[in-house]
Amino acid sequence: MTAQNAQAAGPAVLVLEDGRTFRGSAYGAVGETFGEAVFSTGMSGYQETLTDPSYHRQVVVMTAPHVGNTGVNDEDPESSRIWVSGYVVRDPARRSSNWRAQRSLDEELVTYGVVGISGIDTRALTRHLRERGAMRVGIFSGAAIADDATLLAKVRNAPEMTGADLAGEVATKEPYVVPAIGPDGEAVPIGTAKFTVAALDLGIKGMTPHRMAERGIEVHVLPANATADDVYAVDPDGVFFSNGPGDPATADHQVAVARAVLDRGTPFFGICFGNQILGRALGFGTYKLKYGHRGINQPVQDRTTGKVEVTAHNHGFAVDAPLDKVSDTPYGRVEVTHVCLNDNVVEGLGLLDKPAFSVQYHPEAAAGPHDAAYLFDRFVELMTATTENTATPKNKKSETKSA
Ligand SMILES: NC(=O)CC[C@H](N)C(=O)O
Repeated sequence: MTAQNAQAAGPAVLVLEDGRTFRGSAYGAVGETFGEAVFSTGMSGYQETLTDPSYHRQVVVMTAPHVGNTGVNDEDPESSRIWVSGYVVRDPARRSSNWRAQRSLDEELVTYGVVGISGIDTRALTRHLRERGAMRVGIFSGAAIADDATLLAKVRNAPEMTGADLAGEVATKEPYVVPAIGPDGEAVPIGTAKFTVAALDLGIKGMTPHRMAERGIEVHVLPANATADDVYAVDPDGVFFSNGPGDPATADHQVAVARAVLDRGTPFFGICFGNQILGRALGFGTYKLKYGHRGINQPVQDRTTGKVEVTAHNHGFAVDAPLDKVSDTPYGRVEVTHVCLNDNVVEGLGLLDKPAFSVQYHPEAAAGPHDAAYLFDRFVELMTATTENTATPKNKKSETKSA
């Protein structure tokens, strides 16, 4: 993929694996790219979408017609780079207009070599994906444009999302620590925070450790291939599994780690991919949704309180658990705590006999909405209760250690 600027935009072609073709203008980098075509209904927050590692190997179609108005800054990214493999926008802003803007979105896509297309009927494309389901897609511009049959053959040769094991491709290779944040916004010295959490990075977004840090948690972020021994080496009060790209059916290693955590009764919290892994650890299956949930305006009901939240989603798979009854599992009773009100998809799991829960959506919500931030408080409550109920709470353990 070449990274020339597409300002003097030539033509571009988007080809779906079922043969439907859209012709528009090159946007971002010029060249060719492949991925799973998915649509996001977020009206804002495109920078956070582009840099969410869960979008690795996906070509994101924005249903909002006008994108790029606020440009790009160095404060909003959720990771160190853009992860989407392609970007589809109806009507990109010709210039950015915002006091925080440092660069234009078009330039940023060029910098990261992300091939895009603009000027196509994104509503027709979204309706097609809703009817037929998410599918493979290619975007071609510049020298990559060829006859339709050649392009279609290339798209049909690209890897599928079902069966894709991708967390290891996006996660940190080395562990790192995010210190807790004190009441005045200062970093709390490492080793002195009230709680320590081991967070398995499967494609973690920057806002997630931040949401924990601001609640007084020191977060030890570990690579996707971390073992249960690595997790317990940080002496955690709680274990967290992040969001991430790919098919949860491939995450056997992380399912085994989650089971080890459940066996020991350490408080567990999972988000998105983490929810799917908890589901699998409990014995439920996962399945591919027809076109998934992506956007920052999805209604979810917390069945434990009856409250409805407007939430941020980005998932193409879901947990297959019964909505209408408490399930008996090898780890005790489990209930579906959250459900999507659009389609009754499982959006959260809670164990009744162990300190573990998870949600399928994004309570760290960057970009917002922030309705679901209470789930980080629930994790803190779970760690507080577990620490108080244990004969050797963490502070006593360290006294023993230093004695
Ligand atoms: N954001 C996520 O963690 C997504 C999880 C999984 N890759 C899915 O598409 O369902």
